Amino acid sequence: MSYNVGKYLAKRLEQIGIKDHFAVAGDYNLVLLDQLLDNKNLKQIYDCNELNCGFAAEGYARANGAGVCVVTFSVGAISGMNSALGGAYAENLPVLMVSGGPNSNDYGSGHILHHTTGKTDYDYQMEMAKQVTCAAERITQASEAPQKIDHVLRTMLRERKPAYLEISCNISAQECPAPGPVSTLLAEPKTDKTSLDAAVKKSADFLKGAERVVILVGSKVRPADAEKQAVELADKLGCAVTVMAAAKSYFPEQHPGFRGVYWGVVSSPGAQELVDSADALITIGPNWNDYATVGWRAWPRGKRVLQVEPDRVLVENESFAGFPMREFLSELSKVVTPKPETTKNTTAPKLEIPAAAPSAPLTNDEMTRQIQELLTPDTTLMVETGDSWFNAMRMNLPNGCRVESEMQWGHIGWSIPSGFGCAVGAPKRRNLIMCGDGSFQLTAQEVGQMIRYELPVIIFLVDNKGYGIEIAIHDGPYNYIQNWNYAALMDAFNGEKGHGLGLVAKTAGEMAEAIKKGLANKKGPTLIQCCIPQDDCTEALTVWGREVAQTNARPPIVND
Ligand SMILES: C/C(NCc1cnc(C)nc1N)=C(/S)[C@H](O)COP(=O)(O)OP(=O)(O)O
Repeated sequence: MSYNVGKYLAKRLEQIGIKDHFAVAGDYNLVLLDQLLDNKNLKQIYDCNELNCGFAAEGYARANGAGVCVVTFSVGAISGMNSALGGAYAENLPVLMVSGGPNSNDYGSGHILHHTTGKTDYDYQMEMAKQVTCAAERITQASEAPQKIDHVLRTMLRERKPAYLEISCNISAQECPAPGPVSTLLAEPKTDKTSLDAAVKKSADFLKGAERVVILVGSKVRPADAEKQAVELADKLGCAVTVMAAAKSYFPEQHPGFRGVYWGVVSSPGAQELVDSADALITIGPNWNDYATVGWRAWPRGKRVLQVEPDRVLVENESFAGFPMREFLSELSKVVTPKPETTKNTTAPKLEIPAAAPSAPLTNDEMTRQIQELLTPDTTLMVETGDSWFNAMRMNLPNGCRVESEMQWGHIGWSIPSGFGCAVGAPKRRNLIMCGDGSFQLTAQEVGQMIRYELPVIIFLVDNKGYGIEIAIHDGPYNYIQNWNYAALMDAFNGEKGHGLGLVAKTAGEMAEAIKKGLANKKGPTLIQCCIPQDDCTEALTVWGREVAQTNARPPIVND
């Protein structure tokens, strides 16, 4: 078969397991979209805008390993950079953004092009993309396409970071060489056995002398593809295991050693004491940012910490590199001896919220309790930035249930388009979204795409009439919003024949009724507008908000 640039890209995407890609049309990418459509193993899914398109690709990457979005030059790509590149970079997700670009003859021509800033130099987009990707290439010659496409895909998959491709609008249908074996994109770097053995020995000796061993799992265990090996180590040590908030569900919560979320003053009951009293704390893929450390107050460091990163190990002031995390954890599991001290007399946290009477006004607790009842091993729960974070942290998850959050980038509105992408990537799972009313207003229109593609996502729209987190951190008129009739939106989004369902829940009984209807609605999304009082938030949010506000208010250090 003969290949052109667009068909080469399509073949490579198919080979790395992409079945669906997301797009917003624009005259710089139409011919490219045609080439991608020609590949019958790739489905082209459309979004309402490029911000959502990028988030959909990011969500698809969460469900499927990698994601792709195709946008038009400048007006599309710059909007999509926020989600497909910045957000994916922060969250360690392999997302490829492909932007149609100016005709190859225009470079250096002095021509002013539409959709650009009006300057005759069009490099600004590539310069921006380079700041938030692990690889970025422009294709203006068909002959260079195979090398550049392979380079961005190989780097994206290896680094678990986003990549960027810009393809001139007159090049996508130009003939180019055929792709060779996909193994060239998937080959892993060779392990340095000497360094691996030294790291394992040093770590095993460090643990041998310890009494109170605790494991703390962080979000980078996912991009390191080492979740299974973390369980292996926990099984062998028999010690307590806690997770950081952004790693909720990255360790099975029904595991006998699981002891909840470590998040400083807002940890699960008992988790902070376990972590703080450990004489050997094994941190696996931590991300110690300001929110995770509650304003730098909860950041375990020092000689009692064995820090395991995706690409290195730090133990007793010695640093080892040259091997993947999963090999290190697996080899360490083979040589350590059981350390069960920290699981004695401690138990996993349990969400104890008594069921409200059906006629009782809906509360945050009752809403959380009813959502928790819905969780199954094949559930994915998208948790939007907001009090939804804290509600999810207190839920007990069945093994296999996945919580998806965006705690590093924290772009409100992420959960709707990312939840759409996740549902496209894993349609057989039960896809649920918990999203506040403030966040929802940024990306609401993507619910229309869930209707278009008949995805039975259930959206819990937390209608508390404002920006709950911001109110807890620092209140002011800027934290209040125009209160939409969210359930009624579904009628608008349905057009003539959509199956979207919009329901309002003001009492516990109405919420239970709405969930039943949502579960029965297999041909489209169900939005349940959960009406709760404005000041009804978790205690954790209030405490955490106060600490974060204090941290933000630190006075400038005055240098005399
Ligand atoms: C405004 C903002 N953050 C600032 C912000 C502003 N703009 C973007 C894109 N991302 C952000 N995180 C945040 S967390 C709101 O409390 C979200 O409100 P809502 O969705 O209603 O949830 P809660 O009521 O549970 O907080």
